[in-house]
Amino acid sequence: MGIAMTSSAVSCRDVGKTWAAGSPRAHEALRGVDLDVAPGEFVCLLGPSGCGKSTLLYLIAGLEKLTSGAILAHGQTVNGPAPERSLIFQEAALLPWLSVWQNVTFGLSLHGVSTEERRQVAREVLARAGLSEAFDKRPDELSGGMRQRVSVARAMAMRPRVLLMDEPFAALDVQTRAKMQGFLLDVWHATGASVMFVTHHIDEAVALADRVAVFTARPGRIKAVIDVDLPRPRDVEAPEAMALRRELTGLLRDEVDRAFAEQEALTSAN
Ligand SMILES: Nc1ncnc2c1ncn2[C@@H]1O[C@H](COP(=O)(O)OP(=O)(O)OP(=O)(O)O)[C@@H](O)[C@H]1O
Repeated sequence: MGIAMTSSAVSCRDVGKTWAAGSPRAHEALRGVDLDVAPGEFVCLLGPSGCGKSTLLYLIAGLEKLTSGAILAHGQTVNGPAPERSLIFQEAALLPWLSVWQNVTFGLSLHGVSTEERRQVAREVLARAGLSEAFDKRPDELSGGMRQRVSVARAMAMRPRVLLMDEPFAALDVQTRAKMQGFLLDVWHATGASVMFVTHHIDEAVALADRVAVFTARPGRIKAVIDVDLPRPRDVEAPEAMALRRELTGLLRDEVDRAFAEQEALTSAN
């Protein structure tokens, strides 16, 4: 006893989640998930559709309650949302009547931060996002990629220690997605935040992650956690990266087949 241990940024211990637990509509999404994310680590979550990846992010964000187990963030039990844990969705979900800088600092305004200070924070994070020109624009004047950069900038304005990203680039075209990945890696290097990033794209996981957690079909459990021991910046076409892509594809294939079979069975039963 008495030996100080460095806390994980996020620690999931035997986490289970059943939606509508105790009702006839009970639906088990996650079972016995154990996963630790170190401070400053980038972890991608990969798994078949419906295996509970988004559910896990909501639980870590504190937006939903667990059914069993525990989640700790920097050693503290998660029991609600906190600015240090920011969730970024696939759709940028900006407020259309506010300007870009007001969107970026909306969370700070809820915490009573002065207008002048908010404008200063917005200037900094928008510069990092390459969006200084958009400071006074409205969201509908921006492209999809720019809007998504604004939503990452909005998350950064809260100075989170953990960024929870739910397929944030899925709606973007291939070129914009590659640019956004570069932007995210810059932000990650500059801030030292931990990132948990849900993706369906094996290439994206290989391009970004320190480790990839592969989930089973629902109820989601961790099937394997794979180290991505490749130098950065990464070449996803390099032989080592190709080998890793093959390994991840193999791990995922069985689970995707299982998820489809279950979906088929449900459809034919109804
Ligand atoms: N609010 C909710 N109420 C009830 N069931 C839900 C709710 N949200 C998700 N589910 C169910 O929980 C399971 C896991 O969903 P979740 O969205 O976490 O999966 P996912 O792995 O993120 O899927 P995808 O890759 O398709 O986005 C699914 O069967 C889904 O239908």
